[in-house]
Amino acid sequence: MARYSALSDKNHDQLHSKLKQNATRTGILITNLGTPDAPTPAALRRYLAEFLADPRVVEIPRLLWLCILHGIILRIRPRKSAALYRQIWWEKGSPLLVISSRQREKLQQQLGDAAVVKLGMRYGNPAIATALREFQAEGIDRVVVLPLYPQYGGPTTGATFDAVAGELRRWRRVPQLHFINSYFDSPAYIDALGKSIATYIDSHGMPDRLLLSYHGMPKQFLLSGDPYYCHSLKTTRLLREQLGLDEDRVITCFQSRFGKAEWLQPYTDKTLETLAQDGVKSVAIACPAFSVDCLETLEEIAIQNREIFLDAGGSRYDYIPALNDGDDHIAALAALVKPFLPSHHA
Ligand SMILES: C=CC1=C(C)c2cc3[nH]c(cc4nc(cc5[nH]c(cc1n2)c(C)c5CCC(=O)O)C(CCC(=O)O)=C4C)c(C)c3C=C
Ligand SMILES: [Fe+2]
Ligand SMILES: [Fe+2]
Repeated sequence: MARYSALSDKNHDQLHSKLKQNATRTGILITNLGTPDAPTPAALRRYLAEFLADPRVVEIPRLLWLCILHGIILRIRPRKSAALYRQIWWEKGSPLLVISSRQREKLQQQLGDAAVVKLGMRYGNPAIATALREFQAEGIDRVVVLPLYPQYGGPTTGATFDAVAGELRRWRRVPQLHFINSYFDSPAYIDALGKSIATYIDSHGMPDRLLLSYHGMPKQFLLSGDPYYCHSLKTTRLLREQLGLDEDRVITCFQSRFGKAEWLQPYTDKTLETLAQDGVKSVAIACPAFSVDCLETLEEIAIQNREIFLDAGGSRYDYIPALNDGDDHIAALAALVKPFLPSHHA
Protein backbone atom coordinates (compact mmCIF):
# COMPACT_ATOMS: atom_id res chain seq x y z
CA MET A 1 0.00 0.00 0.00
CA ALA A 2 1.28 3.40 -0.89
CA ARG A 3 1.93 5.65 2.06
CA TYR A 4 2.31 9.34 1.98
CA SER A 5 5.85 10.56 2.43
CA ALA A 6 7.28 14.00 1.89
CA LEU A 7 10.73 12.50 1.43
CA SER A 8 12.10 9.22 0.20
CA ASP A 9 13.51 7.10 3.06
CA LYS A 10 17.01 7.62 1.73
CA ASN A 11 16.66 11.39 1.67
CA HIS A 12 15.07 11.33 5.09
CA ASP A 13 18.00 9.37 6.54
CA GLN A 14 20.44 11.80 4.99
CA LEU A 15 18.57 14.72 6.43
CA HIS A 16 18.53 13.07 9.83
CA SER A 17 22.21 12.39 9.97
CA LYS A 18 22.77 16.03 9.14
CA LEU A 19 20.39 17.23 11.83
CA LYS A 20 21.94 14.98 14.47
CA GLN A 21 25.48 15.73 13.47
CA ASN A 22 26.55 17.36 16.69
CA ALA A 23 23.91 16.24 19.13
CA THR A 24 26.47 15.23 21.74
CA ARG A 25 28.22 18.57 21.89
CA THR A 26 26.88 21.41 23.98
CA GLY A 27 27.30 25.04 23.01
CA ILE A 28 28.42 27.32 25.81
CA LEU A 29 27.81 31.00 25.18
CA ILE A 30 29.57 33.29 27.61
CA THR A 31 28.45 36.89 27.32
CA ASN A 32 29.36 40.30 28.61
CA LEU A 33 28.20 43.84 28.06
CA GLY A 34 30.34 44.85 25.11
CA THR A 35 32.64 47.70 24.44
CA PRO A 36 33.25 50.23 21.66
CA ASP A 37 35.25 49.03 18.64
CA ALA A 38 37.78 51.82 19.12
CA PRO A 39 38.45 54.57 21.69
CA THR A 40 37.13 57.23 19.33
CA PRO A 41 34.10 59.53 19.56
CA ALA A 42 32.54 57.92 16.46
CA ALA A 43 32.84 54.37 17.81
CA LEU A 44 31.55 55.52 21.19
CA ARG A 45 28.57 57.23 19.63
CA ARG A 46 27.58 53.96 17.92
CA TYR A 47 28.12 51.92 21.06
CA LEU A 48 26.35 54.30 23.45
CA ALA A 49 23.45 54.85 21.03
CA GLU A 50 22.69 51.13 21.09
CA PHE A 51 23.37 50.61 24.80
CA LEU A 52 21.59 53.66 26.18
CA ALA A 53 18.51 53.21 23.96
CA ASP A 54 17.77 49.88 25.66
CA PRO A 55 14.70 50.33 27.89
CA ARG A 56 16.25 47.82 30.32
CA VAL A 57 19.12 50.24 30.90
CA VAL A 58 17.31 53.58 31.04
CA GLU A 59 13.70 53.58 32.24
CA ILE A 60 12.59 57.04 31.24
CA PRO A 61 9.50 57.42 29.00
CA ARG A 62 10.71 56.46 25.54
CA LEU A 63 10.05 59.54 23.49
CA LEU A 64 11.40 61.90 26.13
CA TRP A 65 14.52 59.76 26.64
CA LEU A 66 15.27 59.41 22.91
CA CYS A 67 15.11 63.20 22.60
CA ILE A 68 17.51 63.67 25.54
CA LEU A 69 19.77 60.85 24.33
CA HIS A 70 20.12 62.09 20.75
CA GLY A 71 19.71 65.80 21.50
CA ILE A 72 22.16 66.05 24.42
CA ILE A 73 23.94 62.91 25.63
CA LEU A 74 25.18 61.58 22.30
CA ARG A 75 26.54 65.04 21.47
CA ILE A 76 28.65 65.26 24.63
CA ARG A 77 29.40 61.87 26.16
CA PRO A 78 31.10 60.10 23.20
CA ARG A 79 34.00 62.55 23.25
CA LYS A 80 34.36 62.42 27.04
CA SER A 81 34.10 58.64 27.18
CA ALA A 82 36.54 58.21 24.27
CA ALA A 83 39.16 60.15 26.24
CA LEU A 84 38.62 57.83 29.24
CA TYR A 85 38.80 54.70 27.09
CA ARG A 86 42.05 55.93 25.54
CA GLN A 87 43.64 55.87 29.01
CA ILE A 88 42.99 52.17 29.46
CA TRP A 89 43.02 50.88 25.84
CA TRP A 90 45.49 48.09 25.07
CA GLU A 91 47.45 47.41 21.93
CA LYS A 92 45.17 44.43 21.26
CA GLY A 93 41.99 46.41 21.91
CA SER A 94 39.53 47.05 24.70
CA PRO A 95 40.55 45.24 27.91
CA LEU A 96 36.97 43.97 28.31
CA LEU A 97 37.10 42.24 24.94
CA VAL A 98 40.72 41.06 25.13
CA ILE A 99 40.24 39.45 28.55
CA SER A 100 36.84 38.00 27.60
CA SER A 101 38.47 36.29 24.60
CA ARG A 102 41.07 34.73 26.88
CA GLN A 103 38.33 33.55 29.21
CA ARG A 104 36.66 31.87 26.26
CA GLU A 105 39.85 30.10 25.19
CA LYS A 106 40.63 28.86 28.67
CA LEU A 107 37.10 27.72 29.38
CA GLN A 108 37.18 25.78 26.09
CA GLN A 109 40.43 24.09 27.18
CA GLN A 110 38.99 23.29 30.57
CA LEU A 111 35.76 21.78 29.22
CA GLY A 112 37.34 19.84 26.36
CA ASP A 113 35.50 18.20 23.47
CA ALA A 114 32.10 17.97 25.13
CA ALA A 115 31.62 21.70 24.72
CA VAL A 116 32.00 24.41 22.11
CA VAL A 117 32.57 27.73 23.87
CA LYS A 118 31.75 31.02 22.14
CA LEU A 119 31.73 34.64 23.23
CA GLY A 120 28.91 37.09 22.60
CA MET A 121 28.57 40.74 23.53
CA ARG A 122 25.19 42.31 24.30
CA TYR A 123 26.09 45.55 22.55
CA GLY A 124 28.62 45.73 19.73
CA ASN A 125 30.89 42.92 18.57
CA PRO A 126 31.15 39.93 18.56
CA ALA A 127 27.34 39.82 18.72
CA ILE A 128 25.31 37.26 20.65
CA ALA A 129 23.21 36.56 17.53
CA THR A 130 26.34 35.69 15.54
CA ALA A 131 27.48 33.16 18.14
CA LEU A 132 24.04 31.52 18.21
CA ARG A 133 24.01 31.25 14.40
CA GLU A 134 27.45 29.64 14.47
CA PHE A 135 26.16 27.00 16.90
CA GLN A 136 23.28 26.37 14.54
CA ALA A 137 25.60 26.04 11.55
CA GLU A 138 27.67 23.52 13.51
CA GLY A 139 24.58 21.45 14.23
CA ILE A 140 24.65 22.14 17.95
CA ASP A 141 21.18 21.98 19.42
CA ARG A 142 21.91 22.38 23.15
CA VAL A 143 23.05 25.78 24.30
CA VAL A 144 23.95 27.03 27.76
CA VAL A 145 23.99 30.81 28.07
CA LEU A 146 26.21 32.11 30.87
CA PRO A 147 26.10 35.90 31.17
CA LEU A 148 29.21 36.86 33.12
CA TYR A 149 27.31 38.92 35.67
CA PRO A 150 27.38 37.13 39.03
CA GLN A 151 24.56 39.28 40.44
CA TYR A 152 21.36 39.30 38.37
CA GLY A 153 20.53 42.76 37.03
CA GLY A 154 17.73 43.70 34.65
CA PRO A 155 20.02 46.07 32.68
CA THR A 156 22.66 43.36 32.30
CA THR A 157 21.35 39.79 32.68
CA GLY A 158 17.80 40.67 31.64
CA ALA A 159 19.03 42.52 28.58
CA THR A 160 21.17 39.52 27.64
CA PHE A 161 18.10 37.31 27.70
CA ASP A 162 16.38 39.80 25.36
CA ALA A 163 19.22 39.47 22.84
CA VAL A 164 19.09 35.65 22.95
CA ALA A 165 15.31 35.57 22.66
CA GLY A 166 15.34 38.26 19.96
CA GLU A 167 17.53 36.05 17.79
CA LEU A 168 15.83 32.72 18.55
CA ARG A 169 12.36 34.03 17.85
CA ARG A 170 13.28 33.90 14.16
CA TRP A 171 14.41 30.31 14.25
CA ARG A 172 12.26 27.42 13.15
CA ARG A 173 13.95 25.07 15.58
CA VAL A 174 14.80 26.59 18.91
CA PRO A 175 17.67 24.72 20.59
CA GLN A 176 17.46 23.17 24.03
CA LEU A 177 18.36 26.19 26.08
CA HIS A 178 19.66 26.80 29.60
CA PHE A 179 20.02 30.34 30.82
CA ILE A 180 22.15 30.78 33.94
CA ASN A 181 20.73 33.97 35.37
CA SER A 182 23.05 34.51 38.35
CA TYR A 183 25.82 32.96 40.42
CA PHE A 184 26.29 35.54 43.19
CA ASP A 185 26.35 32.78 45.82
CA SER A 186 28.03 29.99 43.87
CA PRO A 187 30.67 28.41 46.16
CA ALA A 188 33.34 28.28 43.45
CA TYR A 189 32.85 31.96 42.55
CA ILE A 190 32.95 33.05 46.21
CA ASP A 191 35.97 30.84 46.72
CA ALA A 192 37.85 32.35 43.76
CA LEU A 193 37.06 35.91 44.87
CA GLY A 194 37.93 35.12 48.48
CA LYS A 195 41.27 33.65 47.44
CA SER A 196 42.18 36.65 45.30
CA ILE A 197 41.44 39.01 48.21
CA ALA A 198 43.22 36.75 50.74
CA THR A 199 46.29 36.63 48.49
CA TYR A 200 46.28 40.41 48.40
CA ILE A 201 46.00 40.67 52.21
CA ASP A 202 48.77 38.10 52.70
CA SER A 203 51.23 40.08 50.62
CA HIS A 204 50.19 43.67 51.49
CA GLY A 205 48.77 43.34 55.00
CA MET A 206 45.19 44.01 56.05
CA PRO A 207 44.07 47.51 54.99
CA ASP A 208 42.02 49.68 57.38
CA ARG A 209 38.99 48.97 55.20
CA LEU A 210 38.14 46.54 52.42
CA LEU A 211 35.66 48.05 49.96
CA LEU A 212 33.53 45.86 47.75
CA SER A 213 32.34 48.17 45.00
CA TYR A 214 29.52 46.94 42.76
CA HIS A 215 28.28 48.65 39.61
CA GLY A 216 25.30 50.78 40.58
CA MET A 217 21.80 51.16 39.16
CA PRO A 218 18.93 53.56 39.86
CA LYS A 219 17.39 52.94 43.29
CA GLN A 220 14.00 52.77 41.57
CA PHE A 221 15.07 49.49 39.89
CA LEU A 222 15.44 47.92 43.35
CA LEU A 223 12.08 49.31 44.47
CA SER A 224 10.51 47.81 41.33
CA GLY A 225 11.85 44.35 42.13
CA ASP A 226 15.33 44.04 40.63
CA PRO A 227 17.26 41.59 42.89
CA TYR A 228 20.68 43.07 42.06
CA TYR A 229 21.09 44.94 45.34
CA CYS A 230 20.15 41.88 47.42
CA HIS A 231 22.46 39.66 45.37
CA SER A 232 25.29 42.12 45.91
CA LEU A 233 24.80 42.22 49.68
CA LYS A 234 24.71 38.43 49.78
CA THR A 235 27.98 38.18 47.83
CA THR A 236 29.55 40.57 50.35
CA ARG A 237 28.31 38.55 53.32
CA LEU A 238 29.56 35.24 51.88
CA LEU A 239 32.93 36.80 51.06
CA ARG A 240 33.24 38.28 54.53
CA GLU A 241 32.47 34.90 56.09
CA GLN A 242 34.92 33.16 53.82
CA LEU A 243 37.65 35.64 54.73
CA GLY A 244 36.74 35.71 58.42
CA LEU A 245 36.61 39.52 58.48
CA ASP A 246 34.60 41.64 60.93
CA GLU A 247 31.57 43.45 59.62
CA ASP A 248 33.00 46.90 60.35
CA ARG A 249 36.09 46.25 58.22
CA VAL A 250 34.17 45.52 55.02
CA ILE A 251 32.05 48.09 53.17
CA THR A 252 29.65 47.45 50.29
CA CYS A 253 29.30 50.39 47.93
CA PHE A 254 28.07 51.20 44.42
CA GLN A 255 29.94 52.93 41.60
CA SER A 256 29.49 54.29 38.05
CA ARG A 257 26.50 56.53 38.68
CA PHE A 258 24.91 57.92 35.51
CA GLY A 259 22.33 60.74 35.33
CA LYS A 260 20.59 62.77 37.99
CA ALA A 261 18.35 60.20 39.71
CA GLU A 262 19.26 58.56 43.01
CA TRP A 263 21.21 55.33 42.53
CA LEU A 264 21.96 52.52 44.96
CA GLN A 265 23.86 53.85 47.98
CA PRO A 266 26.38 54.27 49.44
CA TYR A 267 28.25 55.69 46.46
CA THR A 268 31.82 54.45 46.12
CA ASP A 269 33.41 57.86 45.46
CA LYS A 270 31.60 59.59 48.35
CA THR A 271 32.44 56.69 50.67
CA LEU A 272 36.16 56.94 49.88
CA GLU A 273 36.12 60.69 50.46
CA THR A 274 34.34 60.37 53.81
CA LEU A 275 36.60 57.55 54.97
CA ALA A 276 39.72 59.58 54.22
CA GLN A 277 38.27 62.65 55.95
CA ASP A 278 37.51 60.48 58.99
CA GLY A 279 41.15 59.45 59.22
CA VAL A 280 41.13 56.07 57.48
CA LYS A 281 44.56 55.74 55.90
CA SER A 282 44.54 52.56 53.83
CA VAL A 283 41.89 50.88 51.70
CA ALA A 284 41.83 47.97 49.30
CA ILE A 285 38.99 47.82 46.82
CA ALA A 286 37.62 44.92 44.79
CA CYS A 287 34.74 44.93 42.29
CA PRO A 288 32.90 41.60 42.57
CA ALA A 289 30.24 42.45 39.94
CA PHE A 290 32.87 42.69 37.21
CA SER A 291 33.99 39.39 35.80
CA VAL A 292 36.65 41.17 33.76
CA ASP A 293 38.47 44.43 34.13
CA CYS A 294 37.08 47.20 31.97
CA LEU A 295 36.68 50.96 31.86
CA GLU A 296 34.65 50.97 35.08
CA THR A 297 37.39 49.27 37.08
CA LEU A 298 40.64 50.27 35.33
CA GLU A 299 39.76 53.94 34.91
CA GLU A 300 37.03 54.79 37.42
CA ILE A 301 38.24 52.66 40.34
CA ALA A 302 41.98 52.28 39.73
CA ILE A 303 42.62 55.88 38.56
CA GLN A 304 39.79 58.32 39.43
CA ASN A 305 38.77 56.97 42.81
CA ARG A 306 42.37 56.54 43.88
CA GLU A 307 42.82 60.29 43.39
CA ILE A 308 39.68 61.04 45.37
CA PHE A 309 40.91 58.99 48.33
CA LEU A 310 44.47 60.29 48.30
CA ASP A 311 43.38 63.92 47.79
CA ALA A 312 41.05 63.64 50.78
CA GLY A 313 43.90 62.52 53.05
CA GLY A 314 44.25 58.78 52.53
CA SER A 315 47.74 57.36 52.12
CA ARG A 316 47.37 53.89 50.63
CA TYR A 317 44.90 52.74 47.97
CA ASP A 318 45.03 49.40 46.21
CA TYR A 319 42.74 48.05 43.53
CA ILE A 320 42.44 44.24 43.55
CA PRO A 321 41.94 43.17 39.92
CA ALA A 322 38.88 41.31 38.65
CA LEU A 323 39.08 37.50 38.44
CA ASN A 324 39.62 37.82 34.67
CA ASP A 325 41.13 34.68 33.11
CA GLY A 326 42.67 33.37 36.33
CA ASP A 327 42.60 29.60 36.85
CA ASP A 328 40.25 29.73 39.85
CA HIS A 329 37.81 31.87 37.90
CA ILE A 330 37.81 29.57 34.89
CA ALA A 331 37.28 26.59 37.21
CA ALA A 332 34.34 28.43 38.81
CA LEU A 333 32.78 29.12 35.40
CA ALA A 334 33.32 25.50 34.35
CA ALA A 335 31.56 24.35 37.54
CA LEU A 336 28.54 26.47 36.59
CA VAL A 337 28.08 24.89 33.16
CA LYS A 338 29.20 21.32 33.83
CA PRO A 339 25.79 20.16 35.12
CA PHE A 340 24.45 20.88 31.62
CA LEU A 341 27.03 18.84 29.72
CA PRO A 342 25.80 15.40 28.58
CA SER A 343 28.72 13.57 30.19
CA HIS A 344 27.91 14.99 33.60
CA HIS A 345 25.91 12.01 34.86
CA ALA A 346 27.72 9.39 32.85
C1 LIG B 1 22.79 54.36 32.15
C2 LIG B 1 22.64 53.43 33.02
C3 LIG B 1 23.51 52.28 33.31
C4 LIG B 1 23.12 51.19 34.07
C5 LIG B 1 21.79 50.97 34.74
C6 LIG B 1 24.22 50.29 34.09
C7 LIG B 1 24.25 49.05 34.79
C8 LIG B 1 25.32 48.15 34.81
N1 LIG B 1 26.47 48.17 34.03
C9 LIG B 1 27.30 47.11 34.37
C10 LIG B 1 28.55 46.80 33.80
C11 LIG B 1 29.25 47.59 32.86
N2 LIG B 1 28.96 48.87 32.47
C12 LIG B 1 29.86 49.30 31.53
C13 LIG B 1 29.87 50.54 30.87
C14 LIG B 1 28.86 51.52 30.95
N3 LIG B 1 27.73 51.50 31.74
C15 LIG B 1 26.95 52.63 31.52
C16 LIG B 1 25.69 52.93 32.07
C17 LIG B 1 24.89 52.06 32.87
N4 LIG B 1 25.25 50.84 33.36
C18 LIG B 1 27.66 53.41 30.51
C19 LIG B 1 27.16 54.73 29.93
C20 LIG B 1 28.82 52.71 30.16
C21 LIG B 1 29.83 53.11 29.07
C22 LIG B 1 31.01 53.76 29.51
C23 LIG B 1 30.81 55.22 29.78
O1 LIG B 1 30.54 55.96 28.84
O2 LIG B 1 30.92 55.59 30.94
C24 LIG B 1 30.80 48.23 31.27
C25 LIG B 1 31.85 48.15 30.16
C26 LIG B 1 32.98 49.07 30.19
C27 LIG B 1 33.98 48.79 29.08
O3 LIG B 1 35.14 48.56 29.39
O4 LIG B 1 33.64 48.84 27.88
C28 LIG B 1 30.42 47.17 32.12
C29 LIG B 1 31.09 45.81 32.21
C30 LIG B 1 26.64 46.38 35.41
C31 LIG B 1 27.19 45.13 36.09
C32 LIG B 1 25.41 47.03 35.67
C33 LIG B 1 24.31 46.73 36.63
C34 LIG B 1 23.99 45.62 37.14
FE1 LIG C 1 27.32 50.07 33.25
FE1 LIG D 1 16.97 42.88 50.08
